[in-house]
Formats: sequence, C-alpha cells, structure tokens
Amino acid sequence: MEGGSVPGAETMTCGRSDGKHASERGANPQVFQLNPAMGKENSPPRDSKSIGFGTCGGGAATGCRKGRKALVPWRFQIGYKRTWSSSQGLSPIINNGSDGPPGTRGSSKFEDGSRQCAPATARKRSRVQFSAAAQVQTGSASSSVPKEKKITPKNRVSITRESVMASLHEFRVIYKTLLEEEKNKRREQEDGTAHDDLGAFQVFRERFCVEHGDKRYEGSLPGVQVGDVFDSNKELFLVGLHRSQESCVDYIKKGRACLAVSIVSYVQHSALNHNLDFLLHVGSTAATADQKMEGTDMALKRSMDNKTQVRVIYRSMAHLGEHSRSEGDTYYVYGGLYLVEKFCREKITEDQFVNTFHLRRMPGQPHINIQELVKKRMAEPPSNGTFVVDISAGLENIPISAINSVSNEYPMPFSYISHMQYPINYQLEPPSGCDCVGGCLNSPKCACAVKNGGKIPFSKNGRTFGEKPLVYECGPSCKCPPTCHNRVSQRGIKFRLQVFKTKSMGWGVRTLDFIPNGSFVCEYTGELVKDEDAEKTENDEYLFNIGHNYYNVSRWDNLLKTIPSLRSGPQEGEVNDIAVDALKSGNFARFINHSCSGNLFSQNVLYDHDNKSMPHIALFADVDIPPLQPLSYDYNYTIDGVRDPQGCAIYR
Ligand SMILES: C[S@@+](CC[C@H](N)C(=O)[O-])C[C@H]1O[C@@H](n2cnc3c(N)ncnc32)[C@H](O)[C@@H]1O
Repeated sequence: MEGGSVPGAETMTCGRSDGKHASERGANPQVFQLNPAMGKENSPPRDSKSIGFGTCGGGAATGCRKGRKALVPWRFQIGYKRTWSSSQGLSPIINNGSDGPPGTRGSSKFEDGSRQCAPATARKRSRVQFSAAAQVQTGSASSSVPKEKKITPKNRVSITRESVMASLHEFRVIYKTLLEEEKNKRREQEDGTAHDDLGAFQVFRERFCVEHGDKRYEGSLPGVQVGDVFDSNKELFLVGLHRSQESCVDYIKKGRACLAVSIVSYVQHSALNHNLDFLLHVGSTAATADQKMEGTDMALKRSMDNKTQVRVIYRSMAHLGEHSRSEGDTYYVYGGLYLVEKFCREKITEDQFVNTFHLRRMPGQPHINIQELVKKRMAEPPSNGTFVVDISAGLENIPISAINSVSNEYPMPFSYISHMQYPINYQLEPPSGCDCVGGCLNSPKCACAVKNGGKIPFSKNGRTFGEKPLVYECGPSCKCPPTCHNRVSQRGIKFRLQVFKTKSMGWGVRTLDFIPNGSFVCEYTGELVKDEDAEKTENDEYLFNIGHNYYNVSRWDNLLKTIPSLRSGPQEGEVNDIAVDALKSGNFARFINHSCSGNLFSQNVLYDHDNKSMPHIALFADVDIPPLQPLSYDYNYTIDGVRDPQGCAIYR
C-alpha cells in the first residue's frame, strides 16, 4: 500500500474463484433448485400416450435422446484464466457434438426459488407462432418492443445517469448472491483465509460484467454525481471512479508520464466539519531529502505540474447498525474534483522524510455532508432484485444467469434442456456424411458442401452469409474434425447471455458480449410436438411453429434451386405441421421476445438427422449486437394477432 490516506483500505488481489459450473452434465436430468421445497411439484413427465409423444424423463424410452455425459466446460474449471475480453475469438467448445446416441443430451429442472413467484408474463390466450424460414421481411422499423429513449443533447445527461444507477443496482443484486455463494463455498471448504468479497468480485468481473477492461478516466465521469455513496471499493471500480483495488491513488499513463486521476481518502477532521475544501494526502517516505520520487507520488506531482483534475472519494467508517449493508460498514462518498496545489517533503525523523500533497477542491461543486449522506444510505431499505447464477445448471457452455432488478420474482419453473427433445417413438436416422478428413472445403468432393449447393454456408470464423431455406452442417457421420467450420450451431453458445426481467414484456434475453453480425447465438429447444397437439396446449406462449415453408418460391427465389434436397419440391412423408413447445422443457431461448425489427433471425439446420420436417431452429445475429442489447426476433405472429400497418405483430 502506497501513501497514507486510507488506513486499512480494502485490497484486491487476483482472487481465484473455483468457477465450477453449477452442476455437471450427467446421465440424469439435473435438478436446479433454489428452494428444495419447490422440488417436486413441477416436473410431471408428459403423458406420452395421450398426446402420442414422450419425454426423456424416465430415460428408458426408445428414440428418446438421453444422458450424454459431458464434461464441465473447461473455462469454468478450477484454474481457468479468463479470456472474456476476446470471447468472440474463443474457439468454441465441443461438448455437445453430434456423434453421440440420439436423445436428450441433458436436462435440468429449473425451479423458482421463491414462493412469491408470479407468472412470467401476463398470459394471453392468443396463439403466438414463431416461424423459422417464414419470417415476414417487412423492413419496417416499427416494433412492439418499447422503443429506446431517443438521445438528444438535452436528455443525454439523465439517460447516462439512469444507466449508471441501473448498472450499480444490478451489480448490488448480483454481488449479494455471489458473496453468499462464496461464503458457502468457503464454509464447505472450512477455509477461513480467503476473502469472500474478492472471490465474488472476481466471478462478477469474469462472468457478469460488461466492461472487461480496467480503463482509467480523467476528470468527472458522466452519470456519477458529487455526493454519490458507494457500498464498497468494488462499486467504485464498477462506475469507474477509482479502479485500483490495491492503492489509494489511481493514475493513467499519458505519453511517458503518469497522472493521478483519483484518491481514496479517509474523512479528515475538517471534512467531518463539512469543510471539504482542503485535503492533505500523505504519500510515501524517503530516506533523503533529494531521493527520486516514484510511483503514485510521482503521478500526483505530475498532476500538480500539469494542473489536471483529481477525483477525491471519501472513505467513511459507519457504525454497525440494523441497515448496514457493506462489509466492514465502510462507505465511499464521491467528494468531487480537486487540484494538487502543493507538494512538500517533510523531515519526520533523523533519516526519514515524507511526501505530502495539498489538494484543493475546485470551486462551483455542490456542498455535501458526508455523514448525512452515509446515514441516508444506511437507512435505505434493501433494494429489490433476484439473481440466479446459472439457470441452465451447467447444461450450456457458458452459464446463463437470470437477473431481476425490477421485483423479487424468479423465473417460472421449467425443465432446462439444451437440446431438442424428439418424440418418444421417433428414430433419428443419421445422415450420410462427408469424407473430408482434414476439414471441409467448398469443393464438389465435400458431400456437405454439395448438400448446401456447393458452398459451406459459414465463413471460416463460423458466421453465416445470410438466411437460407435450409442449412446442412457436418454431422456424426462426417469424417471432418470437430473444428470443421461447417459445425456451428451444434457447438452451443459462445457469448455470455443473460435472462433479465423487462419492465413491460415479462422476461427477456440480452447479451453481455458484443455479437458480430452472422454469428450463431443459440438454438430454440423444446419438445417437438405435432401442430394438432400444440393446439390443445393450455399455454401456447412458448410454441415455435417450425413452419418450414421451404418451397415458398416468392420468399426464397433462386436460393431454393441451390439446395439439391429442396429442388424437386416436397418429398413423400414430408410433413410441415410440427412445432417446438418450450413451455415445460426448453432452454433460455424461450425468453427471447418479439420485435419486427429484431436483431436475430431463425435458421433451419440439419446435422444429426436428415428429416426436413424437424430441423433444429438456430438463431443467428442479423446485425452487430452491442453488449446489454435485448435479443429479439420476429415471431411472425399470425393467429389472433393484431398487426400494425407494416404487418408487424402488436402486443396489447
Ligand atoms: C416466448 S415468450 C417470451 C418470454 C416472455 N416474455 C416471458 O416472460 O416468459 C412470448 C411471450 O412474451 C411476451 N412478449 C414477447 N414479445 C413481446 C413484445 N414485443 N411485447 C410485449 N410482450 C411480448 C408475450 O406475452 C408473449 O406471449
């Protein structure tokens, strides 16, 4: 610890979380339970006789895909070093390839953890149909998703403030859960040495934080106001006020020099008397009067020479009280911008000098009373919110968290399956494969390229070239390696995605990573059901009508002719009355909401069987999607649906 302005300041070392995924994939469906008491009520396997389809619940059914054992993804194993910042470049993990026995490869029961659980969304008795390969391209910008506030110079400040406060609130909701988990883990390991807060923060930064970098900023920060109170130095990091977790002085590099940008200081006597005008910062000690100055002292000296602004954050120890919420009851209050006006090297003993810096608060900033602000923060009731670290309970490559920062509800229970659930009596026939031992090329020798009309439908980095009536990926019978660039949707998710509670549309899904246009995002999984059975379902909100109108000439035009299997029209036995029902069993894709101008499109994909009536429904990015953007696609809502003049579904 350099300098002396923060006695006993918290430190942040590289705490390692064991990062283990909530559970391992196993032969039996896993039970994700926040509240064990909720365990039994919600998992009756569907009666296979009455509807002619079965589930894999019992595991013995023929034709039912079941029990592929898979490893915990390596990136969540102990000792994994994060590479989130380059997550788009990560080689996708092959743990759900198509070379196993047909069956549900894993399922987990996702259950709500709260008895006050309410319906995910107001149930509408109208039929929602999503349709792959049948989306109406309206080209219209209209959407039933509430439009984002338009940013004008006038409201920019309030929008930025809102978003900083929202991030802070979400952090608090997430951090509370992670801290609790760390504490439990530590209790189990009976290890009293490690800091739970460091572990929790490390997990947060790796898995749930949108900004990965440690970028430092100079001067005031948009959205952060003088007098803002923070519960920990992790929150200072989050909003960017002070990013060093080890030192009380933070700095940036400017050219070859370092300039101080922030100081965390204990509340000095004068400040207790509400006078924040002056701050004395005690730096390092020196052995001689002319010893070269280094580190953060040098950065402060340079700030003085260059007259650059330094943010000062006051660290206040509060008394333990009923409402105290931060560990050690330490609060941090943003005091405003200061200038370093003077530097002294004072002799303190015969052979010891100390560097001191005099900082003066810049005029025109609001007057604040630190004690009052801390008292107010302590009196605030705990804020609403729930957080689930991974609703997939380890079934996805990357945990799928669920956050509700609006209320205290958890998502409604459902059985989590990461792969499509086929009818009980349905035998998947493996397709013929290619012989490209070294990987597939766009050549007449690659049988899979031929099936796709002579070209592999993905670029070398796994992005599509656009929507097609049908895409053939390489499959279990192919001789190409798992890294073949014609295996995309079967590899599972590669971006950090999050289920979140929206203000007006129930739950939705958003991305925490940047998703480049054309990237595979996820599959829409569920039980494959016949339309006639789907009609009988009580709740049709999660029905995805495959509706593979492959032969819609006006829609596909010349593309249709390029796919040999579609050229000669429907084959005998081909049916088009199948839907995916994700009501009882599904994955997080069931939470993706509708928009006419959605940022995803659905794509029919075949790889582990050749039945065109039951393609996988893969969702790909239609545009570049920035972090925190909600995911959406056009449901192509038809029955009972009200449409706007552009033909887009309107939700009432
Ligand atoms: C597949 S679910 C999507 C997830 C859902 N929001 C939830 O909380 O479970 C479809 C339902 O979400 C709601 N929804 C989807 N898109 C919407 C939109 N653009 N506006 C309003 N509600 C929407 C409707 O209630 C619809 O029946």
